[in-house]
Amino acid sequence: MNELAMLRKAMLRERRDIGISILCGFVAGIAGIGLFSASGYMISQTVFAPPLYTLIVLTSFVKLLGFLRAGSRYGERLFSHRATFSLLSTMRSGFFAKLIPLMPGLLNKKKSGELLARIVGDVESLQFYFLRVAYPPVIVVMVFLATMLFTAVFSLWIAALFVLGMLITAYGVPWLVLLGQRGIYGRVRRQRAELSADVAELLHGFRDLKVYGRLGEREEELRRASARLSVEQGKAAGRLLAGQTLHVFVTFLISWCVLAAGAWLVANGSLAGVFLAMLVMTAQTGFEEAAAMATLPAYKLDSEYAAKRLAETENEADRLPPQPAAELSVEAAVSIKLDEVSFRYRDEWRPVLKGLSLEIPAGSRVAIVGPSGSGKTTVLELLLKLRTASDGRVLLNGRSTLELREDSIWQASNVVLQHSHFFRGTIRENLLLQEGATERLSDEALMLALNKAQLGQKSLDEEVYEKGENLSQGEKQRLALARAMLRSGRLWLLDEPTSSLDYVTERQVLCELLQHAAGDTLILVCHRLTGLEDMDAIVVMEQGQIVEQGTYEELMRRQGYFYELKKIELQMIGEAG
Ligand SMILES: Nc1ncnc2c1ncn2[C@@H]1O[C@H](COP(=O)(O)OP(=O)(O)OP(=O)(O)O)[C@@H](O)[C@H]1O
Repeated sequence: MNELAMLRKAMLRERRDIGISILCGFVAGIAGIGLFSASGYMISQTVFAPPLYTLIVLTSFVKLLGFLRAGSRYGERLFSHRATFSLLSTMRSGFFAKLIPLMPGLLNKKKSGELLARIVGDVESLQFYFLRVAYPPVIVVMVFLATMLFTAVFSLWIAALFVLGMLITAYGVPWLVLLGQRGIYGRVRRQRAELSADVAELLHGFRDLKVYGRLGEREEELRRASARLSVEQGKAAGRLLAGQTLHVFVTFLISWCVLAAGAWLVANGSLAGVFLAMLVMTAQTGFEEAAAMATLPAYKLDSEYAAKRLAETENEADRLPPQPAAELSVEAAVSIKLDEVSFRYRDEWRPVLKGLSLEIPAGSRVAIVGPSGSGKTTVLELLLKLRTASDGRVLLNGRSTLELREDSIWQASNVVLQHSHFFRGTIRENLLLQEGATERLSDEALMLALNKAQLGQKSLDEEVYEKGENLSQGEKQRLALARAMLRSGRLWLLDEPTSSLDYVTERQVLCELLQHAAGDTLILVCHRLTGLEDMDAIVVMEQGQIVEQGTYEELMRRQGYFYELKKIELQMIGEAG
């Protein structure tokens, strides 16, 4: 199965540990069988009152086998688990590395909780591929061949019984388990993903659900999803148990057959009676070694299913084209040109941007305004190469973004998106998010940025909760602006960075920001029209198109769309006043 190729490749890398664990497993298996067989032989020998030294040798041999079995079993567990954990870590980091560049496309389609369940649950399931699928048959075959050769020395009939027993335990029992198992693991996995998605959604939307009185209903849904999962998990565990029970039954049946056949062979003189107990013990312990075969198909199905879903997750994401070599310079301000750009979201019929053309010279400050949903954020996403235009060209410093490495664009940009993320930690840690910032930025520099963002009252050691829960919306926006001001890019892309601030603070922050970004190219997406007199140009968008552009004075003089918007805003401020 192709999906398991990554796992097999990782297993090759762990071949040393895998080799040692197979060797230890074989020695432990043989030592176990030897231990019980020698005990059986010793008990039979005592009937004939052998010389004391024979008993001493036999007891010492049994003890030695006991030590050997314990030691090699320890070695087997140690090396096989070490290999498994290395495999798991290789798989997890390999999967993450593949997933991270595909994340924006993927999060559009998957609920984050479901994605988390896949990443944790499915990758974890793959650890069983080595421990319970790939590894046991090797040990079982090796131990079985050795045991069969050993018994063949005493009786071909008994060796034939061993072959029959092995065929039943290696094929018959697993096949029966598999019959009942089909579908159960898929359902367990699906229901676990559903439950995780519901839990994540409940946690994210806890407050809204509470306020809208829907919390109880959601909790009830969660309880039902959890109960459904428990039922399926119970069924899966029951099947595994049934398989193991069946295996034990077959083991006893074969041992009884060996006893019966051995007794008959002893009666007709083809086998010395002293070996009978030994052969029965060999059968008993030999088949115990094959117990892992009963659960193998279930784990195999599970691993294959997990690998398939992981591969699907990767395939479902938008594939990114290979990265070009050209880089956007961080040294100089950036010029921007949108040339007849159209954009449509995947699976949407309606274009969000329609033949948009816009030129922004290096070092100028431009505001993009317009009603909600007119495509302002989409323009910023195209400039950041987070999305690719369906038609037309997006040029930075005269080069198409398609020819530029995306990480060089991000490096050269100081970005504040509508919803910035804050990590649990301190204000300092959240400011020092960028690479190499800890070495480059002193506490004084951080405080200066906080002051410019009108957050001077905050201390750098102040705690920030997960997602900035203990910060107001306005504080979050100012912290995001301070974080952007600590970067050294020459292109500023700001998406409504001050929408939650009061007019006075907004004015102060924007004033500081424009001073800080003097000489850089700056694009400010905003709804409020105050303070736009300082901008070099204002672009007015509506329904994915530019309906007006010019300086503040030009647009006011023209008395067009912007003028009407401004009039409405002034009226509203007046009324509010
Ligand atoms: N991931 C998406 N998939 C499909 N459609 C989307 C997606 N994101 C945005 N849209 C649609 O694209 C259009 C433009 O969205 P965009 O966020 O660019 O508007 P905007 O002008 O920035 O709005 P606002 O001022 O409310 O932030 C909207 O109609 C929106 O519904």
